[in-house]
Amino acid sequence: MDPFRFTIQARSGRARVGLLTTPHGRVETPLFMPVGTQGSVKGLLPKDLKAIGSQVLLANTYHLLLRPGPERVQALGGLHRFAGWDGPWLTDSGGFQVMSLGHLRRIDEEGVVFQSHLDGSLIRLTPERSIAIQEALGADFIMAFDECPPYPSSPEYLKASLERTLRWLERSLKAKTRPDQALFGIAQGGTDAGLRALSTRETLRFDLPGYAIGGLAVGETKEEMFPMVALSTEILPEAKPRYLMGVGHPEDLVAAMGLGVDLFDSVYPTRTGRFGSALVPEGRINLKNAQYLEDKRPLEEGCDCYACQTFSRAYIAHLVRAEEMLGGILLSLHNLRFLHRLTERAREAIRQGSYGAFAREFAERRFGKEI
Ligand SMILES: CCNc1nc2cc3[nH]c(NC)nc3cc2c(=O)[nH]1
Repeated sequence: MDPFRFTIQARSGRARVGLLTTPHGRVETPLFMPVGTQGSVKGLLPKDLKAIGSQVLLANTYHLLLRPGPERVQALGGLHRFAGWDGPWLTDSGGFQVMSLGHLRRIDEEGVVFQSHLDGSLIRLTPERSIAIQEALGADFIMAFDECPPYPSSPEYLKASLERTLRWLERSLKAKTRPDQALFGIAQGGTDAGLRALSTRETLRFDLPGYAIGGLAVGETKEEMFPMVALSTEILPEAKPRYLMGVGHPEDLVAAMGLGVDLFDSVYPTRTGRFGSALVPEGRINLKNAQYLEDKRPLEEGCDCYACQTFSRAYIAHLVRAEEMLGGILLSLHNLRFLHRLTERAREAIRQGSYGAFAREFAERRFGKEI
C-alpha cells in the first residue's frame, strides 16, 4: 500500500481538504509547516508544538550538513529520534539556502560549490549528495535538488535554469533509495507565465507523490506571485499535494488555499515572534510599541493558545523590552497557533462548502480597518 496516499476529503471552489498518509502518521491539509532550521523550532518544545496543532516540521539540509552532520543524526536514530518529533518531517534539499546563506562559489551542471557560513570551508552539493544527506537525516518528505533563480532573472536565465533543475530532478530521483520517503519535485520558471507553465508541465513528467511551486516569495510583488500560483495549480494534478514554498503571511495562505495549495512553510511566524510581533486578525502588532505596556488584553481575544490564555499584552511587552527569552517564546507559540487555527478554520469552511465566505470574512477583518 502506498505509504504516501493523498485523498481529497472535501472541496469548495478550488480549495480542498486532503488527508495525507505518511510513515509517521496521517495529516490533514491545508496545513502550515513550522520551520525548525537546525532541527529545532526556535524556542519551542516539541510537546508544545504538538499541543498547538503542528503536524509536519521542516528542517534545512544546508544547516544540518554543516552541523552536526547527517552521519551523526543518522547514528543517533534519524531526525525523529534525534529531535524528539515523532510526526512527519520535511527536509529541503539545500540549494536555496546556499544561495541565501552560504557563500556561493560556483554553480554548474554538476551542482554547486559554496563556502560554509560557519567556517568558510568549501562544500560541494550535487543532486546525488543532497538526496544521500536527506536519506541519512530520515525525513518523510524530501525535496529534489533544484536551483531557485534570483529575482529578477532574465527569461534566458530562467529557461536555462529550469532546464537544469529538470536534469537535477532526474538525477535526484535516480539517487533515491528509500521507499519510506516521498520525493517532491519543484517547478520553477520565475514569474514568466510561459516558462512557469513549461517547468510545471515538464516536472509533471516525473510521477511523484507531490509537487512544490518553487521560485516564488523571493522578492516579487504579490501581483506577480499569485498569477503564477493560479497557473501552477491549474496544471498540477488534483490528486497530488501542492506545496507553495516560503509562503507564510496569513493573507497569502488564505489566497493560496483558495487556489488549491495544500502545504506551506515559512519562518515568518517564528521570526516575527522573536522580533516582538504578534499575528492578529487585523494584521500584526509590535509589542515593542509603548501603547501595549498597560494593555490588559491577551495578544488576541478568542485565541486558545497558552500565551493568550495566561498573559496580557502588557506582560509580553515587558518581556520583549527586557529582552527576556520568554517574550520570543510566547510570541512564537501564539503566531504558530494563529496559523494553525487559520488552516483549521479553512478546512472547516471547505468541508462546509463555504470557503469563499471564509476568505471574505478574513479579508474584511484583515483589511477592513487600520489597527
Ligand atoms: C528545497 C530547496 N529548494 C527550494 N527552496 C525554496 C525555498 C523558498 N523560500 C522562499 N521564500 C521565503 N521561496 C523559496 C523557493 C524555493 C525554491 O524554489 N526551491
